Amino acid sequence: MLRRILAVGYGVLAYAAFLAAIVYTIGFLANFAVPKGVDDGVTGTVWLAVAIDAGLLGLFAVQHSVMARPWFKRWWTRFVPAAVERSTFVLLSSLAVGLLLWQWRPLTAQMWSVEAMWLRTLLWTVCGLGWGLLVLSTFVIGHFDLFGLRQVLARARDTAYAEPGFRQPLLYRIVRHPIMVGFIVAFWATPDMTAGHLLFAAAGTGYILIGVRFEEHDLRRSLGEPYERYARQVPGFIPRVRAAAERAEV
Ligand SMILES: C[S@@+](CC[C@H](N)C(=O)[O-])C[C@H]1O[C@@H](n2cnc3c(N)ncnc32)[C@H](O)[C@@H]1O
Repeated sequence: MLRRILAVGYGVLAYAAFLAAIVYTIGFLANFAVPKGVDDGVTGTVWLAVAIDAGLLGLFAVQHSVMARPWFKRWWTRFVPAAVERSTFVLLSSLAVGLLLWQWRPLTAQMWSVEAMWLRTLLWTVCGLGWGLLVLSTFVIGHFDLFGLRQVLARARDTAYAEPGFRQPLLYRIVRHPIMVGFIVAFWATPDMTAGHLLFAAAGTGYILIGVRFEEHDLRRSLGEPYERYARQVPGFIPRVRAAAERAEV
């Protein structure tokens, strides 16, 4: 009984860490309503800042990619109970993001700055839509599975946890990676782009483009032909306008 309560508490803690990390990241990139935005923090030489920021981004990328691989999951569930495996991944990913946000060094050279109010408003709106698409897509695909809560609740109820499995709900009939599209849009849509924000956006986009190749490699291995067919029919990131409209009607 105690183990079950601890598992649920741990799952909720990991989920809270994720919520804190994502909400802070939104404020961080917008330089809004957070104590330290992407353009704040200790200043020093440019190259030291680039090296530290690249190291922080790289640390997150390695942690997130390695821990998401099936072979790693098989190995470490020999030590970590399967019910809290996902929560542990979520917690460690959130801590890696937290470290990045905390230790991030600003690079304040201005890359672009939009003055026209209508364009500023448009860019902030697009940015908000990117974050919105990301959150919506997690619910479409299985928010509480993605962040480990259903796994710990199944453990608490002493029932077997069944993964939701591969699905093609609405957004996933338009592009294969709507969550990642949301991230990319939110990273780039800003009226004021500094060198530091640009580094974050470029590295984040590069990481996503590489990360989805690993994800799709695993999906191809586990699903085979159905995933091949899906990948032929549905584009990865950029919707085909007519095909998207037709599929949305299916
Ligand atoms: C963070 S989600 C990102 C999903 C997708 N790449 C996106 O950008 O929306 C990663 C997890 O989603 C799973 N996944 C990806 N496409 C899926 C689909 N169509 N149905 C169910 N799970 C999917 C992957 O196996 C992986 O465990």
